[in-house]
Parts: sequence; structure tokens; C-alpha cells
Amino acid sequence: MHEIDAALALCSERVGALAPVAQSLESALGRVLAEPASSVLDLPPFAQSGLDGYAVRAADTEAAPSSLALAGEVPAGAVATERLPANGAVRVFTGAMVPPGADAVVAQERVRAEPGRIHLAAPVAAGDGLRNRGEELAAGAIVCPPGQRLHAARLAALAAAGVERVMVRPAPRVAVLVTGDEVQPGAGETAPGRIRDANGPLLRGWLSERGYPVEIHHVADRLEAVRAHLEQALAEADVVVTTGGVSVGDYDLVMQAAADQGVETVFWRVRQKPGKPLYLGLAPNGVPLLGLPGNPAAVLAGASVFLRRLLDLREGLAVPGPELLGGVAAHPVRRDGVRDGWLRARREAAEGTVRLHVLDRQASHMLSNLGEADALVRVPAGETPLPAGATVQWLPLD
Ligand SMILES: Nc1nc2c(c(=O)[nH]1)N[C@H]1C(S)=C(S)[C@@H](COP(=O)(O)OP(=O)(O)OC[C@H]3O[C@@H](n4cnc5c(N)ncnc54)[C@H](O)[C@@H]3O)O[C@H]1N2
Ligand code: MOO
Repeated sequence: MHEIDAALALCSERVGALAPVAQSLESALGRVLAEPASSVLDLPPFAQSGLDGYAVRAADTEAAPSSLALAGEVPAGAVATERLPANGAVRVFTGAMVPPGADAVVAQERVRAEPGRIHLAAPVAAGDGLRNRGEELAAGAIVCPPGQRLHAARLAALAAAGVERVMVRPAPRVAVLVTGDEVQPGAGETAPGRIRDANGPLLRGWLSERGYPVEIHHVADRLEAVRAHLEQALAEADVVVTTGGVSVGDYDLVMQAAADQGVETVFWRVRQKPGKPLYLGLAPNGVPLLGLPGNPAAVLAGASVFLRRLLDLREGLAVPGPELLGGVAAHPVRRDGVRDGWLRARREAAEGTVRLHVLDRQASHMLSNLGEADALVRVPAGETPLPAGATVQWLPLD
């Protein structure tokens, strides 16, 4: 049996990133950068005013008080072609090009203006109120290193730097095989001996929420059926996930079918609850196969922790998830003596930390506390309950 962190480390060792593709900036939202993205422009691209005011030559204001003749206006977006005359000032606005010869901008609140002239009570220092060309970044400098996910703010930084196309890893396509003859997909009356499918909707939703294309297949508990679906999934998807059929029962066929497809076992069984009989295989074409146990709570924890890691690795993320946050237990927490737990909890923001209220109904086949739960708390195995106030790690479920 593998420790959680050792199993995650095996994922990182064995699972590689997808080949990069070129994409327009607009379509790259949420993708991971595969190559450094460098600025096309000097930033700022020209000497700009940082204020609404007057562009001046600092030396002309040294003998305070001073009086300067107004020599025109440059609104933002216009080109300043005229050189600033001696003892002159040019009206400028925030973001406007500063005329050649000016080396400072004085805020309009600091001058007394009259038609054709401004009066300054105090000298202006060279550089005041100016944004110099290239002072933030020179053209060619790296704006974003590879391995970063392109969220909206990063896209904005790249857009400002004149970047139009980026090399990114494509969103992994995920195939999900929901196994189990007892599982009844879709609507209608539930037949005797059968249960409603929870894992299909869970994984479809979890993946869709995160922007991954997903296909769900329901597969009968027959070796030929599992084999056939697996063969197709491994050929067409970038990550394959199965639910059910990874334990020791006579109808637990996933690992057998995987071996028949030449899939190598990376690990089987992790010291965690839920989700002990978790399986990771690697197909000859590099596609990882994550075998999640059928119990829906094990699927939720398996997606939040292991599927998160696999997707991030396929996308070449520099620091692959899951990203565990810090918090404290709001109450004493009952725990397993042997296996670390992923417990469903309600979180509450409190004085610079997050208090986690671990909920009832934690068994692996139960999902009904998710009406309330919005966090998954990692609780280390232990003989005694974890005391209230103990530091814990947790993951948001939303
Ligand atoms: N003799 C042993 N039996 C079991 C062991 C063991 O070590 N020895 N481990 C238990 C643990 S822990 C888990 S977890 C389960 C995992 O078993 P499988 O991965 O083979 O999953 P299944 O048996 O197919 O299903 C488990 C459970 O989940 C229900 N299920 C399955 N699919 C769905 C679905 N799509 N939606 C809702 N519920 C689903 C299924 O009906 C079962 O109740 O094995 C234990 N057994
Ligand atoms: O590991 Mo299983 O998911 O505990 O019941």
C-alpha cells in the first residue's frame, strides 16, 4: 500500500506533458504556457505622463516661484511631435505621450493656471510624474515563464506586452468509463437491485467546471466490454478514468482489462479513506489510466487529489496540484487508525484562518452531506480523535 504523497510523487515521475500547440491569446484562457512568452514591446512603449497636468523641463522650474508659457496640448493617444520650448509647458493627460525635451510632469493641482501661462510655487524634480519608455520591461524580456496557467490577469499582462500568439499545452481530453452492472444511467424508475449513477455526473461536472472536454461511457461488468472500451479510450483520450471494478471482487475487471491492453501498473492501493483501491496505470502511448473505486466519495476525493495531479502533469504545470490550503479543525475529528482521511467538511472563514467543520455521514458510499460540504479535509490516521484547533490541510470543493 502506498502513502498518499508517495503515490502522488509516482504520478509526477511517470506522467508526461502533451505536445505544445500555438494558440491565439484569446483562446488560451485556462491553458498552461509551454514556452516562455516575451514582451514584443518596451513597456511603457513611449515616455508617458503618469498624471493629468503639464509636461515641463525641470531646470526651468528650479528658481521657484516660476512661470512657464503654455505651448500646446497632448491628449492620450496623440503623438507629441513638437519639442518643448525653453521656459514652456505642454498640457498633458494621464497616459499621454510626453513631448521631446520634457523631463517631468507637474500635477495640475500643483500649478495656478491662467490663459496661456502656468505658475509654479515650487520646483519640479526631473523624472517626476513620468513613466519612462521601457522602465517596466524591455522588449524581449520574459513576461510569463512556461508552466504557468493563463488566468485572466496573465492574459492581460501578455496583451499589454503585445503578445498575440502563445505556445500552450492543449486541454487534455478525458474519457471516463463508469463500470458496474448495478449502475443505472439516466432518468426513469430505478429498477430493483440497481442504483442511480452518481459517478458519471460527478466526473462530467467536475471536468466540465474546469474546462476539460469529457466523454462518459457506461460499461458492463464483462471483461470483453471493459477491454473494448478501454482500448478505444486509450487511443482517443489524453487521460482515462474508470470508476468501480478496482477492488478484489470477481467482477472487478479494470486492472485485468488494462493489463490485456499492455498498460503498466504504476501503483495500486493507497493508504487513504475513501479510495484505498486506487489504481494508476500507464499505457504504452503515455496515456495515464486512473482507476477510481466505485464508491462515490472515493471518486470525489480521487478526482480532487489524483485526477487534479494527472491533468496538471499532462498540461505541464510547473507546480502540479492538488494545492492544499491551511486551516484548523473546528471540533474534535474522529479518524481512522490506519488510513489518512479525506473528509467532507463545511468551511468557515475566521480571523485569518479557515475553520473546518467535519460533517457526519462520511462513509465511502455516502454523498448526502455534500448538500452542506464545500471542503475536503485531509486528516492523518491516528488512534485518538484529532483535537479541536489542530492544524489541517484542506481543498475547496467549489
Ligand atoms: N473483500 C474486500 N472488499 C472490498 C475491499 C477490500 O479491501 N476487500 N475494499 C473496499 C473498498 S475500501 C472500496 S473503496 C470498494 C471499491 O470497490 P470497487 O472499486 O471494485 O468498486 P465497486 O465494487 O464497483 O463499487 C463500490 C460501491 O460503489 C457503488 N458504485 C459503483 N459505481 C457507482 C456509480 N457510478 N454511482 C453510484 N454508486 C456506484 C457500487 O454499487 C458499490 O456499492 O471495495 C470495497 N470492498
Ligand atoms: O477506500 Mo474505500 O473508498 O474506503 O471505501
